Parts: sequence; C-alpha cells; structure tokens
Amino acid sequence: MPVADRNPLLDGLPAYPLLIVISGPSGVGKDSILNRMRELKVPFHFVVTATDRPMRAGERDGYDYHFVTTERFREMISQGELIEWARVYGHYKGIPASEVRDALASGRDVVLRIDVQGAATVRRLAPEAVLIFVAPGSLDELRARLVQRRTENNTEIDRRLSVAQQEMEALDAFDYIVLNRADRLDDAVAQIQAIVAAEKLRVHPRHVVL
Ligand SMILES: Nc1ncnc2c1ncn2[C@@H]1O[C@H](COP(=O)(O)OP(=O)(O)OP(=O)(O)O)[C@@H](O)[C@H]1O
Ligand SMILES: Nc1nc2c(ncn2[C@@H]2O[C@H](COP(=O)(O)O)[C@@H](O)[C@H]2O)c(=O)[nH]1
Repeated sequence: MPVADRNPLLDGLPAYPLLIVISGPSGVGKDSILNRMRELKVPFHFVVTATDRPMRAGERDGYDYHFVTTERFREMISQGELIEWARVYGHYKGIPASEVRDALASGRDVVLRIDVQGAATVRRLAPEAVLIFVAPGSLDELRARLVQRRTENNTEIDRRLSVAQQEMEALDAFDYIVLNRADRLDDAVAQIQAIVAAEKLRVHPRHVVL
C-alpha cells in the first residue's frame, strides 16, 4: 500500500519501506509469482540478483538475473558488491548491495527472491525483513512443476526434491507461509499482497537497516 493511501490516523507514525523476501523450494513458483506481480504493476522494487549460470531459453539479462561470468562474480564477492551470495545448485547467486540500498533509500518496498539458505542470511543481516515461505500443495505437485518446466534432468529434479524436504524444515525461521497450489497462482499473489497490506498497518513498523 503506498504511503499516501494510509489511514490518516496513522499520520505521525513512521513509515519505512519493507524488505520482503520470497523464498521456498526450487520449482515452487517464486519467479512465476513475482512475474505476475510485475505484470500487475505492483509498486515494488524487484531486485535482480546476479548469477554465473547459463541463461535459460526465454530468460532476459537484467530482468531474470544479471548474467555474469564466474570471474566477474568472484570479483563482485571480493569487492564487497553483494549483500549475500551462495552456491545454489552448482552456480553462484548473489544480491547486489547497491540495488537494494538504493531502492530502500528511495522509499520503495523491495522484494528479493532467493533460496532458503539465502533467506536465513538476510534474516541475520536485516532482522526486520519480512520472510515469506512459498510452499507447494504437495511434493508430488512440486515434482510435476519441475518436470514440466523442462530445465533440469531427472537426477537434478530428484536432488532438488530432496533439498526441498530439508527446506520445509526451515519453515520456523519464516514470518509467513503462502501456498502456491496447482493453477492457483493468483491466490498466492493475493496472499502476498495481503501480507504486505497488513505489514503497512503495524503500529510498530519494521525498520530495515542495511
Ligand atoms: N500455481 C501453479 N500451478 C501450476 N504450475 C505452476 C504454478 N506456479 C508455477 N508453476 C509452474 O511451475 C514451474 C516452476 O515455477 P518457477 O520457475 O516460477 O519456480 P521457482 O520457485 O522460481 O523455481 P527456482 O527456484 O528453481 O527458480 C514453472 O513451469 C511454472 O510455470
Ligand atoms: N541465496 C540466493 N539464492 C538465489 C539468489 N538468486 C536466486 N536464488 C535462488 O537460486 C535458486 C535456483 O535458481 P534458478 O533460477 O537457477 O533455478 C532459486 O531458489 C532462486 O530463488 C541469490 O541472490 N541468493
């Protein structure tokens, strides 16, 4: 909810931009949810993370990821350009610090889409971040999504499903859970918007310092 739409009774209470982390197992639909929010022109700053993995068909540099070489990624690490980075399924992934800080400084709510280990790191760095765990209706549903996406082979899909089971155990570290049920993407989007709307009504708002 833009600050201008707040209840006037909240005038005088501080309003800070939110840092919203969308996480959950591979294939659960994080990107699909965020792409739908972008289509709907939800007024968030969607952070584009960096990776050295090859671009998939249909992906766009600067939109899905900043696709960089492994050498450039290592330079970003050594130059302190990343808030968080990790090896995820064999490739580097990391969050550009300047993008997050600039967006927060401009007063916009910032959305990050990262894996579960990355969410734990962001929690340590920014305890006031809003952590949302996106879960599938079932592991069978998750498998079906990974299979139909056709970006991983069967061995890799099995690996991601096995990691997914461990990731579900990290749920306790999150603030919210959103179910992305089969063919109900818009419900998941609406639930995330409802979470953000509720966060905007907090008497003691979260204040992220990064
Ligand atoms: N609610 C849904 N019902 C059916 N299919 C879905 C749903 N949400 C996403 N999908 C499909 O599931 C596949 C995986 O989705 P997506 O790539 O968005 O997942 P992800 O969580 O971003 O994965 P990764 O972590 O590996 O990047 C895609 O083919 C997508 O179209
Ligand atoms: N810890 C981080 N995880 C990230 C980051 N950017 C993306 N991701 C996550 O990686 C996996 C695999 O992604 P894929 O596009 O290769 O399938 C997925 O869970 C992403 O959300 C990041 O900067 N840090």
